[in-house]
Amino acid sequence: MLGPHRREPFPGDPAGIDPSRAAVRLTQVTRTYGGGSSAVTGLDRVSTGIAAGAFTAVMGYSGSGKSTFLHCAAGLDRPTSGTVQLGGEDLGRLSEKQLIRFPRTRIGFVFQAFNLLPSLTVEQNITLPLRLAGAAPDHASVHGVTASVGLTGLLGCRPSELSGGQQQRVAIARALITRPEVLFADEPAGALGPDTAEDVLGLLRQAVTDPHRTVVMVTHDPAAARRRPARSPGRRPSCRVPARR
Ligand SMILES: Nc1ncnc2c1ncn2[C@@H]1O[C@H](COP(=O)(O)OP(=O)(O)OP(=O)(O)O)[C@@H](O)[C@H]1O
Repeated sequence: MLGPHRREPFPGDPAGIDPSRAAVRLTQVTRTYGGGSSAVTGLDRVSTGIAAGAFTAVMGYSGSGKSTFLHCAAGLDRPTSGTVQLGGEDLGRLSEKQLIRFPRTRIGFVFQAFNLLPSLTVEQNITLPLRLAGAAPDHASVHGVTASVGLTGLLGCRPSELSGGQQQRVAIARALITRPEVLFADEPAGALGPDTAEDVLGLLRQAVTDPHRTVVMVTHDPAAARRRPARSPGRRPSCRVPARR
C-alpha cells in the first residue's frame, strides 16, 4: 500500500512489459474533474501496462485514483488526456456509441455495490449484457456461468431476496456471460463480510484460469492482492497507483 508521500514506479510500467503481452495499456493518462481553481486531478500522467492473462491487483491510499484508473482503463470514463489501449484498440478513437457498446462485448465490470437491477430476476440480470448487445442468451452458457459462481437454483430470484455475497456472485456472472477478455473489479468484496469476501475473491481468481482472460481488481486488502490465482502468472500479482503530486 502506498502512502501519500511515497512514489514508486509501477511494477507493470510499459518499460518493463512486453507490449504484445499487455491486455491494457495506459500512456500518460490524466483525468481531471471540474475546472479552474476547483479542479481535482484523479490521475496524473499515469503510464502502465496490464499483463494479459494475469491477475493484477491495484492498490493505493484512499483518493489516490484507483477507481478513476479502473474506469479509464475499462473505457467507462474518458481521460482528459493520454491514451488507453485495450486489446490493441485505442479507446480514444471510438465514438460515444462505439464506446458504449465496447464494454458489453470486450470487458466485464464488477462494482463494489453490485449494481443489479432490482426489478429483474437473477437470470435476467445475468443475461442483460447479452440482450443489450442484441445477442440471444443461450441456456448452456447461462447455466454454465451460473453453476461456476454457485447460483444454481436461484435464477428466478430477485436481488432483494439474496444475500450480499449472492448478489455479488450475480454481478460476477453478469460480467462473465459475454466471455470478456478483461474483467475489471472495483473493490468487489468491499461491502461483504470476511468469509463471503473470500468466496467472491476466489471466484475472481478462478476467472483468470481461463487462458484468454485478464483480471484487474482494485482492493484495499493487501492479503487479497498477494494471494495467487489457481494458475499463477508466475510473479507477484500487484499494481500500484502512484501517489498524486
Ligand atoms: N466525479 C468526480 N468529481 C470530482 N472529483 C472526483 C470524482 N471522482 C473522483 N474524484 C476525485 O478524484 C480523486 C481520485 O478518486 P478515486 O475515487 O479514483 O480514488 P480511489 O483511490 O478509488 O479512492 P477510494 O479508495 O477512497 O475509493 C479523489 O480526489 C476524488 O475526490
